Amino acid sequence: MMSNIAIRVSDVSKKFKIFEDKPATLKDRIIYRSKGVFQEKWVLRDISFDVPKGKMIGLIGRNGSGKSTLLKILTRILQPDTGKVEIVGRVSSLLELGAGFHMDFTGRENIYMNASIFGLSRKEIDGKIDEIIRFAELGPFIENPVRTYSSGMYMRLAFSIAVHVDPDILLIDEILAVGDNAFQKKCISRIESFKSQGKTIVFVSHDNGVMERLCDELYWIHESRLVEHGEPRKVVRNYMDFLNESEEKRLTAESEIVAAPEKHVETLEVVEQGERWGNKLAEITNVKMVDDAGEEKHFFEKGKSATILISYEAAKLKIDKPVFGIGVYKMDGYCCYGTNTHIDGEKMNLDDSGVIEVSIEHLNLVAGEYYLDVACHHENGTPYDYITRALTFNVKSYEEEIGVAYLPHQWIHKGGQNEDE
Ligand SMILES: Nc1ncnc2c1ncn2[C@@H]1O[C@H](COP(=O)(O)OP(=O)(O)OP(=O)(O)O)[C@@H](O)[C@H]1O
Repeated sequence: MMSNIAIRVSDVSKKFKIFEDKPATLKDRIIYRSKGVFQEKWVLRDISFDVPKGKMIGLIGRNGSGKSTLLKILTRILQPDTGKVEIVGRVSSLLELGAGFHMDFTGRENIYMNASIFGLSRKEIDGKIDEIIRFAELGPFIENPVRTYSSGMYMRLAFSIAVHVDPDILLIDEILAVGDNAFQKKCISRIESFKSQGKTIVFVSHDNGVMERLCDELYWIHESRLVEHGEPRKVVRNYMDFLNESEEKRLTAESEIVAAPEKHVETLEVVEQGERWGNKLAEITNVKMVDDAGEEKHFFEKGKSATILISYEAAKLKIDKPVFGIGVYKMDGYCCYGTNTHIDGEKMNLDDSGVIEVSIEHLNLVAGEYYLDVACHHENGTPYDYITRALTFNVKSYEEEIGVAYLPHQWIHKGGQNEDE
């Protein structure tokens, strides 16, 4: 292996045996006893790559794509079925939460045990233990058995040990899923300082923003194979586009409008049917969202245009003062925006059937999943037809803003002004 390479993965494949359900009856047990009923599932196929010394690479991919299995192969917890892994340097890893801890030992005892596995002598650990405890922010709890720790405390101790054993190579799996924000920031800044010391890092995280910012190169694993690698921004974009496309297909399949209440019954009684209610004098027959090309979509880019199309049928002679409304909600039910034709000063005259268009020039919502309520009702509020969660849509954005709405803005720095002038 060339001297500038820290990790070489050559044609690695790994399969697991998936055992079918245990027999439920004695008869099943006798029949299945000697058969060992299982299927083989390939979790990694033909994976090859080199990690140069001093580089940080990231593994991205959907749940179950094989990232953790690859990290376990790098740490030698698992052996590949084919191919090989070569590593130059001392490896420290942070994989499953607390793997390697002894539950009945105190935090302090676990530090000695764990750090010695990484090859540190007792004297070396004596010299580092105060700093390990300080970094883990465990205070007096360090004298308690780790089985009493919260997952955050556990994680802090594991991370602190992993970064204090002076490894050449650090393998980290999804540390950002546990622990509070402050500790996550501390972990990230520690990883950054590791990087600047020329250490080699392999990192797995579902936080694409962090991956993009920290890693020199990203590897995207999909269904056990390496499908793309390269410059982080490019790989993250392609991965996100892929996820959005898959989600678009899922949402399209789910977007059948809820069954309409029975049509034009001669009554003004409001009938409630699950997520839909109204007196049926006007009926919403279809709801969809289209992009600026008129194509039906469930994914929209932040700030781009979107149009909501509400098709209706109405017993127009019986309809009085109709109002159409929309409400956009976050998936947790938080209302982001709602309006109707009455609020907007639009007077509606319905036909027997027609389509109402709500044209939104800039869909200024931050990235996330939203649902849409649509309604047709009398100006006094009596519902003709109200459908909650008529459809679900996503807003995608390559930026990492938080909150609900995008407020168009710019930053201006007016520095260098002398108060004496
Ligand atoms: N010991 C095992 N026995 C059988 N199947 C396993 C075993 N370990 C993992 N798997 C399966 O292998 C596949 C890959 O799992 P892996 O944990 O590597 O994925 P991942 O990309 O890390 O997912 P996540 O992002 O959810 O952590 C999954 O389908 C998982 O169920």
